[in-house]
Amino acid sequence: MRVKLLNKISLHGLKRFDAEGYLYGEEFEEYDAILVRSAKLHDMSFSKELKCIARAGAGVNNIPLDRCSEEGIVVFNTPGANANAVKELVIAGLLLSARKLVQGINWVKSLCEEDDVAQLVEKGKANFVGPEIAGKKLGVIGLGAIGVKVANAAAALDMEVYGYDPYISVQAAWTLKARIHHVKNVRQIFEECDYITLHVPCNEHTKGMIDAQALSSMKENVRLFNFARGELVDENALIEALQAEKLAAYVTDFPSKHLLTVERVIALPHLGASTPESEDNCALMAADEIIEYLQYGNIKNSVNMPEVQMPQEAKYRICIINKNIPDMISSVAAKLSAEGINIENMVSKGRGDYAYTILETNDEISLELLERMRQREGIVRVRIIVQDHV
Ligand SMILES: NC(=O)c1ccc[n+]([C@@H]2O[C@H](COP(=O)([O-])OP(=O)(O)OC[C@H]3O[C@@H](n4cnc5c(N)ncnc54)[C@H](O)[C@@H]3O)[C@@H](O)[C@H]2O)c1
Ligand SMILES: O=C(O)[C@H](O)COP(=O)(O)O
Repeated sequence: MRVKLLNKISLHGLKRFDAEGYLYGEEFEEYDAILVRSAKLHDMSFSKELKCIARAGAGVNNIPLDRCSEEGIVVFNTPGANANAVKELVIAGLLLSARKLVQGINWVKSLCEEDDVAQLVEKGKANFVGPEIAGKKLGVIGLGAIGVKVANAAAALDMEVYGYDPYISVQAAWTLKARIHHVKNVRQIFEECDYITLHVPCNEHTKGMIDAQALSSMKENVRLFNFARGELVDENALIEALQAEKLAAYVTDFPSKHLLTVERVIALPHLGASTPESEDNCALMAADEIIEYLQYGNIKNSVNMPEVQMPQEAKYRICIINKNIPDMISSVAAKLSAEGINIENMVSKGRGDYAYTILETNDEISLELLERMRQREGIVRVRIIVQDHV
């Protein structure tokens, strides 16, 4: 199996690919899997053999999900694997922007030609007074892996935290500290919070969610944090709000040319997940997802296909991606039984427009039969996995 790497991936994860079964590298023309971080895949034409893409990270807006589903390519991400790294950077961002640390540091550096630095510092420090974050209201939009950690950490720093997430998972809700206020309408965050931080995925529903209207409904002197994706914020409206001094700061991990010259912008070079710990976590999880799918057909942490896992207990495993419509499984089963093939185990699940089925048998399956299955309308992909040791 060949795994094409599209970004620098931690060696910890790459070591999971045993040399007998796998090759990995950047150069392959033909490959079975892609391992990627933020490289954009929308314009890339894929190898015919491509079976899965693992995003070593959270955001999958760099991957053409619809095209992947249509072509039967399973896309994975690594939920929560970099959440702590982002949380720590957001906390740093809160302090950076509140206490005017960037301006203060730059000013002190500008004194390098002066002899009486200690005296100048005491005289000049009044220009860099900034508020404490304790007691201030923080609004967290999106309470997933990162949002929950940010909310809990800010509460531990004595901020009054408001969280908004209409789709919050049970797991996230359990993890959230009891003192976090649950907000039902995001407007409450816009209208009441002094600090607002975004932790939602970038998709057709969230793009531009911070627009002119949202910005105008915010309090004066709000500090806005965007460690999720640049496109969540309407840049023109943002720049207007900054120039009108409506916002005290915009701290972002996603700089753009236009933002760099705007005052009160603190821009970082997409450092959220750039810690050795999170790079290792993401690479390990992504490599394991690829191996589990290529070797056993099991799907864990996919963003476009259902979760389907079953221990292999028969020699042949047929893995089928099909449209989530009637008569798919029955027609496959009929084709197998017509050839006298007995199904030992089976699991099937649907998710949206697609479904995934694993069938196991100990009876030999001809290539011709597999080809006939592939021809059936609604069947997107059929793969057979043979385990001699079962
Ligand atoms: N700066 C970085 O390096 C970095 C690192 C990791 C993730 N990210 C970005 O942060 C995003 C969130 O990451 P995560 O790991 O917390 O993902 P996650 O999937 O665990 O959490 C996302 C949360 O957003 C919620 N949500 C979706 N639409 C919403 C809406 N309209 N309003 C409110 N909540 C909504 C979901 O219910 C979910 O709970 C990623 O999609 C990615 O774009 C950036
Ligand atoms: O969505 C993510 O996980 C982050 O944006 C991290 O991106 P990176 O892996 O390119 O640092």
